[in-house]
Amino acid sequence: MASPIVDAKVVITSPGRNFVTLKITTAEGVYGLGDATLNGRELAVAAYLTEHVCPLLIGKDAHRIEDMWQYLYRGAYWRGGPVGMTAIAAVDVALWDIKAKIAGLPLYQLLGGACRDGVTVYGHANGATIEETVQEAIRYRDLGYRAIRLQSGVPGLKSTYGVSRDKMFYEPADAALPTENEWSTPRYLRMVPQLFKAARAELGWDVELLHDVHHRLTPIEAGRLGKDLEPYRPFWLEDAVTAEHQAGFRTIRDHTTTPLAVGEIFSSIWDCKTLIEEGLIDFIRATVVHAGGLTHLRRIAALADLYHVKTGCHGATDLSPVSMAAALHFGLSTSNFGIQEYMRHTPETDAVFPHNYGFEDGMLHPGDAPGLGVDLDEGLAARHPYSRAYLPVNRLQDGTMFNW
Ligand SMILES: O=C(O)[C@@H](O)[C@@H](O)[C@H](O)[C@H](O)CO
Ligand SMILES: [Mg+2]
Repeated sequence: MASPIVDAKVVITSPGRNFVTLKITTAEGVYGLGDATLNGRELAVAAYLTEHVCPLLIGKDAHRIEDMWQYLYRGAYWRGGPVGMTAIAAVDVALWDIKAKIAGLPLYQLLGGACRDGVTVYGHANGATIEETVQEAIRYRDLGYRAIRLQSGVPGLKSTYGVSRDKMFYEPADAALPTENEWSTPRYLRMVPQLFKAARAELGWDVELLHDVHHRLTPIEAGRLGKDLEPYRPFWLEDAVTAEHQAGFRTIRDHTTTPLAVGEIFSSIWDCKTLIEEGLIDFIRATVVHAGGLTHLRRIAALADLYHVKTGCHGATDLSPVSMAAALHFGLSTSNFGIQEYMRHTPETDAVFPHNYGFEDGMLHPGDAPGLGVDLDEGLAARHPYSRAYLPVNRLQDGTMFNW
């Protein structure tokens, strides 16, 4: 039954944006893929894998997924963190891909089978103004999305998070050196309630509306915004504050019933244990690629389930189609699934990562091919050389360094 690993390699490709992919191959020639992309710090994970992980995989049994996870997590000594946990995630997902391929089953069948017919997703409507954003939201509704994230420009600011030139494909890592954004919390706090009021007036109540604060408020400011948005019933307010101070969410909870989502930058269950156990959040956004893979993400979902917290996994374009496929198998088979983010990849990216999932009636489904249902065209990948790109940085209008 053993399937010894005979090869493990890192493929770095940049079809419009950088992706790092781990490919593990067994003695019988079965291979699995794992996404290892950490936006803006891609080569750190590539080196961690190439220099410190891949040599350990050769000869190991690909079926021993849990043992491999523990070996790489405990064996590192310097456990946790975004680079190490992204590397472990890539190994984990690749091994699940292999196991499902050998079993001849779509991965979700190995994770307990389907809990639902499809994975409900949310799309991203953005615009330079409230009016433009609302028109984009109408377009997304007409495309069939049942949930739409609203991100608008802020009057008086030359730039902000989530507003892109390209309406369909948002990629924030947009330059060889960090783009400088500017920020004003007072201007922002005045804009968001107007955005939601306008969106509800045009879209009504049959579509879920979400918003990403992107780590920029204090707890009391988040309480203020949550309260101001209550009349418009947001599906969630995401990353309202930076989440190192988990107890800070108690203040937000004291002031608003607006649902809270957090966790796309979390690396492990330890980053969200207090938030979940104290009921300080409603959705956990930890992802397959950055939180230790499917093996660890299932533990986070199981803990969350005990405390009425649902999943709401991150799904931006810097998570490759390999991650999206894994997230869909996870979302299909997880009882306390909430919603899945879905930022479409460009046709250039989709060509490098051919996959089975497709959008229909507001949902995605991973398909029923054995394994993840995604592949890597290495020939095409080689035609897109890596090019360093940074996420933006953000400063207050007086020049003070702030959170992007
Ligand atoms: O919720 C989201 O999709 C955002 O927070 C992301 O676009 C995030 O900015 C990027 O993934 C960072 O690489
Ligand atoms: Mg976000």
